Amino acid sequence: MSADGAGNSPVAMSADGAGSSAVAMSADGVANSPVAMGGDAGVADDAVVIDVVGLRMRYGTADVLHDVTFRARRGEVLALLGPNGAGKTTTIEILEGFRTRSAGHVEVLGADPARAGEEWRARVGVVLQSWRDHGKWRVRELLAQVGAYYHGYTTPWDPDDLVDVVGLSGQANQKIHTLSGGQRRRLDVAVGIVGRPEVLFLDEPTVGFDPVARRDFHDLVRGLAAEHGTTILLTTHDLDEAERLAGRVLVLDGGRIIGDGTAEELARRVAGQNEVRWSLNGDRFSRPTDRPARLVYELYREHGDDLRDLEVHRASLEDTYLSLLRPVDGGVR
Ligand SMILES: Nc1ncnc2c1ncn2[C@@H]1O[C@H](COP(=O)(O)OP(=O)(O)OP(=O)(O)O)[C@@H](O)[C@H]1O
Repeated sequence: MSADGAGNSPVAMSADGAGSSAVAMSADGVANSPVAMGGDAGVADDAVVIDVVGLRMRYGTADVLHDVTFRARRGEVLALLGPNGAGKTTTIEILEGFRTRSAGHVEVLGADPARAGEEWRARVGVVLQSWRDHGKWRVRELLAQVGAYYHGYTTPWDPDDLVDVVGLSGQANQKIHTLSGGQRRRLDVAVGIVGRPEVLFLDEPTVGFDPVARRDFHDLVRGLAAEHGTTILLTTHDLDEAERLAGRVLVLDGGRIIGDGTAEELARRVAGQNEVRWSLNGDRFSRPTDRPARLVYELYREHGDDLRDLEVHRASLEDTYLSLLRPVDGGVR
């Protein structure tokens, strides 16, 4: 969407995400915020907030989404993974109501995003991949202005609390064009959550973040989900981030969902069993097992302190992801 959306409707936008920043983002402000999130009202604890069934998208003659089906409940954090061109942004834009689908059923907060009105939009937060406008505005000013559009719909964040939450209090009076890439990305996140959305869509939110900012952002996302019941759907190419943040992972490839579950469920299904590795009298051994604790116990009983370099290896999300995407029989999936 155009950045003008900031001025015209209670919808968030985003920045370029390049560069880095050394300013830490304080997540505490989210959990400690004196004002309740909009999400606390009205939506039952286990309610289905995102419901997608048989979603299809065609650009011209190219089908880019085929029968995409998934659900997200209140307070869930879902990571949408997949290679370049898999259809992640297309999916998220359809859920945001910015793109019209070709077919299928899509409901977000009980409404069809393609037809939903301003009241619905005020309950949905969006952080897109790039936004470069409003450079002459100051950070606090922009947040106050965008927040003002939510009055009458939700209770927006106080701009001073919000700059604190996203670690921009030192830049609150700085013009936006003078921010570093990472700081602009924090501002994107601030704009995305200023209306205390019940659902938050984040398209590659931490590109350009330094490690401290990334960790603080993860705390912020966890706080939003756990303390305020915000449902969060994020796309990322950072598998470590997905593993840390997401209760559930969806893997999209060529417009099809090829994996849906917790990182652990997918690892068990795709990458197989855990593996125990050890060395004994200078020789290395490894054995796959479903019950690593039992195997370790038996090895120790048998070999005692001769057992060396003992490791239990569980497939990482990266192992799982790469197995899922591996071409079948050397051909195309
Ligand atoms: N407006 C458009 N018109 C035509 N084709 C498009 C359009 N937008 C996206 N596509 C195509 O749809 C497919 C899915 O694109 P999409 O941007 O959803 O992928 P993605 O998974 O978000 O990729 P990335 O990880 O690179 O951001 C790609 O093949 C892309 O070229």
